[in-house]
Amino acid sequence: GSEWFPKSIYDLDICAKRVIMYGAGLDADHPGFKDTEYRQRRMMFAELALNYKHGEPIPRTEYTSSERKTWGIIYRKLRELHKKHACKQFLDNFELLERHCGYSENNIPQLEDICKFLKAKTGFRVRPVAGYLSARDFLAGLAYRVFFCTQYVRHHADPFYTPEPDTVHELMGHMALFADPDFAQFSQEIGLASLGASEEDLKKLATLYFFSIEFGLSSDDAADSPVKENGSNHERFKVYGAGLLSSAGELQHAVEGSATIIRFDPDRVVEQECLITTFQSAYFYTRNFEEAQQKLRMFTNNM
Ligand SMILES: Cc1ccccc1-c1ccccc1CNc1cnc(-c2ccc(C[C@H](N)C(=O)O)cc2)cn1
Ligand SMILES: [Fe+3]
Repeated sequence: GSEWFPKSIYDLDICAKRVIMYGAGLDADHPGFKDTEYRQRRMMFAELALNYKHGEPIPRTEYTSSERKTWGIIYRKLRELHKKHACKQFLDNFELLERHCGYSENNIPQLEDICKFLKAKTGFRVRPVAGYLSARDFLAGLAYRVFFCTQYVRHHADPFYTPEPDTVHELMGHMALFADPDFAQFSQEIGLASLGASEEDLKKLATLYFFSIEFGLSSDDAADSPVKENGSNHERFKVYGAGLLSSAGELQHAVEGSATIIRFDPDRVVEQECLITTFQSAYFYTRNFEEAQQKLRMFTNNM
């Protein structure tokens, strides 16, 4: 249709202001709902994000001892699981983040430092966002190799799964792979295909994004161990999806349980419903990023 889309990277300032769910999870059943201190903290982060303009350094934030405690608990648990289940590109780049961007269990890294690191590696940038954007605005960022990142920390009530993205999800789940050239290319091509797309095509692209960048698995780099009959999935697949890599609960469900795992074929993926506040009912695996890239191009050429 005649949908507007950003014509330059500066236009992303417009997208970033169109937040559709401030406290996506801050409705009545959210643990942070009654915690006024937490709600004030969220408002402070929202303010920072809404005032940010492209080209400025990202304001550094001093996290509270409670936020750092939550981070440390999650960091220790996730790093254990990453070593067993994360794909090789993730592990290699995560080590670089620990070395160059201050990643450790005692420190919540700053978006500005990560932004400099990613720009040098793949030209990707991050910028703060106050909460959910529409799929259209969010994917438009990827077209310019820009990733919108939340800066607030999840409520300490449930560290191992939160229904809304938070900075633990962005930092522990997403950042490392944006340093990988093949993953960066795949991500940008989803974004480029979304510019000016019809609502119908946009929904398909958002679902492809969801079951790859958020919840994707890969098989090529899983040790070629013997495939056990209806054994758990963990020998056959590695994880690259950020929504799994940031949630100890869902990561174990996907690869240590008996979750349903289907081949990443775009025509099948776009039929799958995206579950926003619970574990997914199925996950998709690609052999590697090149294969996902090829299948995506075939799909978008015929959209
Ligand atoms: C439904 C929706 C609303 C607003 C913008 C886009 C969408 C939309 C449209 C089509 C497909 C998928 C979506 C939603 N996309 C997403 C993307 N990511 C998440 C999401 C990712 C990570 C986490 C945190 C994780 N569970 C953890 O505990 O670390 C929590 C939520 C949830 N939804
Ligand atoms: Fe995410």
